Amino acid sequence: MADPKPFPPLKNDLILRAARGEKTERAPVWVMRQAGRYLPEFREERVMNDFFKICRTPELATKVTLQPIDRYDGLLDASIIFSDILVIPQALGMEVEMVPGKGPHFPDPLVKPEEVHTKLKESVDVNKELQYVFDAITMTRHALNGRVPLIGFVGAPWTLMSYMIEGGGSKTLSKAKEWLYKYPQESHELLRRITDVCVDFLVGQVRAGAQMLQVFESWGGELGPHEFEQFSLPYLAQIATRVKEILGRDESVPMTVFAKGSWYALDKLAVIGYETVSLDWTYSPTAAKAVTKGRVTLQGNMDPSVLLGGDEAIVATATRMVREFGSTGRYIANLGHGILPSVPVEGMELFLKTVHRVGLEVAAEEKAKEIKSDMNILG
Ligand SMILES: Cc1c2[nH]c(c1CCC(=O)O)Cc1[nH]c(c(CCC(=O)O)c1C)Cc1[nH]c(c(CCC(=O)O)c1C)Cc1[nH]c(c(C)c1CCC(=O)O)C2
Repeated sequence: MADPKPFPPLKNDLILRAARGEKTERAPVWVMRQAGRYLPEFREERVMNDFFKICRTPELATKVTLQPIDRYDGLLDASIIFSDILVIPQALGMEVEMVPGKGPHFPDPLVKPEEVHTKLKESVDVNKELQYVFDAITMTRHALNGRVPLIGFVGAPWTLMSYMIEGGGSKTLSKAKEWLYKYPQESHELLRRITDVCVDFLVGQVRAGAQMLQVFESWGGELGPHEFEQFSLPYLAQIATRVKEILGRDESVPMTVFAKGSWYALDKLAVIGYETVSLDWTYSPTAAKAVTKGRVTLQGNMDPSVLLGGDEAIVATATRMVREFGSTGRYIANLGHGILPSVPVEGMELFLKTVHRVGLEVAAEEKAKEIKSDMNILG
């Protein structure tokens, strides 16, 4: 059960308005993986606690979610719940460890197609398996005290399937791809099962207090256009449609899809039910705007490595990004992928401050232009 106490009123709704296509007084900004290893206060917490213990303990997840919000006070326009995309494979019955310095490891990954039936639970009760995430969301929403909206998330089916078969990170995803070609039927069965959990999990996150949702197809770009249309896009579409159907108009929240590397699919990603499409740094903002034609809000897309490149590079690149996207509507500033653990905290701060400054400048210029054209019409 969600906490029955009403949530504090929201003081900054910039990101929700930008996602809905309304004009904003500046471009909102947040950063993927903003709570995590580049923050000394997070590293301190990790010395004491295992990664998944933090995820499973609402007090700790709340504390870590708030770390970047407190450190960059007033500079971030959204928070994202501290968790991981791999909590879904865990809910399906798989063991996942987070190995420090290495990343996720599945001691017993899916090897044979029949293991979809033998190794995974037939159905998952998210209220039982993932209640700890819902509790963390409710607690965090209260602790945020309305400062910024709280984003919930899931990993997309293809990305999760890849982890479940590869057993961890992989350069080629050759085992997961072998499944797609050799066992297409079982692959679809697996993708369907994951999709069902994604839908229930996202609905539960909204009911627990999430005010926006993001779906991470981090390994989308490993597929070619044909395979993406078969094995990723239909499930991404189903997730948006089904989540909104269940929540209905009154309860629905804006949804973002991030299919990293799937530039060839941008036109399609703009019409499958998401308000926002998140872009990696290989897109030019101008080209992305030309393809999406204002049908969705765009989010992104600075290369995270720029934050390692020193002050001059950060200011120049962030300025160019905000100017090219334009900032008074349909734009949410972010990086093109998660922030890297080696980023200095000052680099992140300079990025956020630059986005604020340039966002306000662009908004003022656009306003002045509007007034001028109104006067021309009148005059
Ligand atoms: C692919 C993926 C994963 N997890 C996630 C993705 C999709 C986004 C992306 O593509 O970057 C999503 C994720 N993971 C984490 C969050 C928390 C919230 C936030 O963004 O601030 C989110 C949104 C925490 C985390 N997830 C992880 C950490 C570091 C773990 C540690 O402390 O050892 C954190 C803070 C571990 C993790 N989790 C995963 C990997 C590959 C790794 C290891 C490498 C890495 O750290 O980037 C899987």
